[in-house]
Amino acid sequence: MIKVGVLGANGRMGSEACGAVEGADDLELVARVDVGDDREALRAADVVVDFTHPSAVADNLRWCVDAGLHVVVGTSGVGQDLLDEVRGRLQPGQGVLVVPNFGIGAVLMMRFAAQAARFFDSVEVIELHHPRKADAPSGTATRTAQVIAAARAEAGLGSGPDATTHDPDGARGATVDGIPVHAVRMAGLVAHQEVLLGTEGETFTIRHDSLHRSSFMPGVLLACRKVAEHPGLTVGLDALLDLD
Ligand SMILES: NC(=O)C1=CN([C@@H]2O[C@H](COP(=O)(O)OP(=O)(O)OC[C@H]3O[C@@H](n4cnc5c(N)ncnc54)[C@H](OP(=O)(O)O)[C@@H]3O)[C@@H](O)[C@H]2O)C=CC1
Ligand SMILES: O=C(O)C1=N[C@H](C(=O)O)C[C@H](O)C1
Repeated sequence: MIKVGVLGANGRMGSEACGAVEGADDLELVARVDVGDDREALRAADVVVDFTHPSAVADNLRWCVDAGLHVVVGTSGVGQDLLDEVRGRLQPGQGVLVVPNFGIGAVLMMRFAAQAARFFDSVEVIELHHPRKADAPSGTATRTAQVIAAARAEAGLGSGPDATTHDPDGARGATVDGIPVHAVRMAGLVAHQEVLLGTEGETFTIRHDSLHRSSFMPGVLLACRKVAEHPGLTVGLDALLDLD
């Protein structure tokens, strides 16, 4: 049995993850920790899953790494500086998985977007989420833009054509690594994203929809099962799905 602790256990994702772990024959839920609870309970775990808040994840991650625990980070907002710091703090054999999106379709969307990026002049990302989401752009949109930008740079492509010179209210959205990213917050939504690509005479749209948080659970369970087999720092589920 792999012993699992969940940080953010009372939240939307944390509670769903606790239920999924409890329903798995090979995993045991040994700690549910939320705001105000003592993290010491997590020391009983082999693997800690974090679904807290972008403002809390760095402190949690440092604590878990220093406690020698394997960590699966689902919380968004883990930037490159924190990734570099964590890599340097890891003990031999310790694994940390930082997963922007546990949905299999979302993982494939990011890969397909990276594959397609060099064939089109323009590419923009639109992420759409429930209105209780704290951060924008989403971790998934950020990661998508990063892999698209890397693929375009490798192909020698610059930014897409855009004649905009006057945009006082930021209607063209944010940019991540030079890729335009737009965030929608709307009642009724869960988690959705479109990658729009365009070139002369054609457009190509890749869309993923998480219609329920259960969509993330196979990926969460896979990460709990496999994190110990992936020592070091790993970003994304790709390596666990044999996509790399
Ligand atoms: N990787 C993926 O596939 C997915 C990632 N996410 C990400 O997961 C994160 C959580 O999302 P969601 O579940 O919707 O958010 P919620 O607000 O529903 O849940 C977060 C929970 O964590 C608690 N919390 C906040 N800070 C701490 C802390 N320091 N220690 C312990 N618990 C804490 C919150 O308590 P309180 O409410 O009192 O602040 C709350 O109970 C977000 O960053 C989101 O983007 C979401 C879906 C999928
Ligand atoms: O807050 C959410 O809901 C989600 N957060 C993650 C993100 O920021 O990308 C993953 C998914 O989009 C749902």
